[in-house]
Amino acid sequence: MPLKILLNGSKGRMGVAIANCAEDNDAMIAAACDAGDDASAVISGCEAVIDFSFHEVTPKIAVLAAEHKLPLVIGTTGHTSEERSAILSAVEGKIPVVWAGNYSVGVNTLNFLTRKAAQILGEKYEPELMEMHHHHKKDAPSGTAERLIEILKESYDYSDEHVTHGRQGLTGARPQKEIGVHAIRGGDIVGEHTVYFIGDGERIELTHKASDRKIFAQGAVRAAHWAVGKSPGVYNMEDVLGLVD
Ligand SMILES: NC(=O)C1=CN([C@@H]2O[C@H](COP(=O)(O)OP(=O)(O)OC[C@H]3O[C@@H](n4cnc5c(N)ncnc54)[C@H](OP(=O)(O)O)[C@@H]3O)[C@@H](O)[C@H]2O)C=CC1
Ligand SMILES: O=C(O)C1=N[C@H](C(=O)O)C[C@H](O)C1
Repeated sequence: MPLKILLNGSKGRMGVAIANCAEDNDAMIAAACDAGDDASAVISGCEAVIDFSFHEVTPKIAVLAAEHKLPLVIGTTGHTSEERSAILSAVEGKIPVVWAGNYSVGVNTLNFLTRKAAQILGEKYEPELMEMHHHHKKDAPSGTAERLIEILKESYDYSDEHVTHGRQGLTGARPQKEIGVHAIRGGDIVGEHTVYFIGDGERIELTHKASDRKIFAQGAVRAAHWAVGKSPGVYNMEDVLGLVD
């Protein structure tokens, strides 16, 4: 039997991509919600919840999924730290949640390779990050970039103070302990991320280019299947793919 999904944000770019790939991925959209709809009125009978909507909405969906003891897949990005805390307190100890800024196999491989490259290269290869997205995107840096920043911070033992978003004016020389982050917006770019490790005499560039939203949609449905029956906890797509070091 196909997995019965409640899809929040069903009319958006990602909502449509998920609906298009559901059948081929042993799932069906049993309930669809958008702005103005009451998700609590249609959740009964669903087996998992997938949220690709807007950052303000996810905390309410998390409360609803927890009340109904349903696994939750969060694809929405751009949450404030207050929203992140609200989501965590709604779900912790209650349901399995997969929460990832990017559900593609390729980007999660990029995460893995970034961690490896940072370990091998060390601080002398200065990390910079660039992300590019379509002009509709409402948040920056992207959720994918946020995860890459997290991986770089862990790898170098850096904190938020070491992260610089864009540069302007008399910046002075680049401190060695720094992660530079740059966001480009325009046209219909689905999503591109490059991690640079810039050394003296050479540099490495790890790039992922998304050309079709189906890669995120397929990953999100895969995550929903994976989450069914898992213990309560917050997981990411690297857990789903088994990308452990
Ligand atoms: N993790 C991943 O792999 C990926 C994550 N994303 C993220 O997913 C999110 C959605 O992206 P995208 O589909 O491009 O955005 P869209 O703006 O195309 O779609 C968002 C949808 O959510 C709806 N929405 C807004 N408010 C509510 C509400 N209160 N309840 C239910 N639905 C609501 C919108 O409706 P309306 O238009 O009426 O406001 C719209 O249909 C973004 O945060 C994006 O960054 C995107 C791609 C991949
Ligand atoms: O908004 C988008 O489109 C995307 N958002 C995700 C992000 O913020 O990283 C993933 C993907 O890059 C597309």
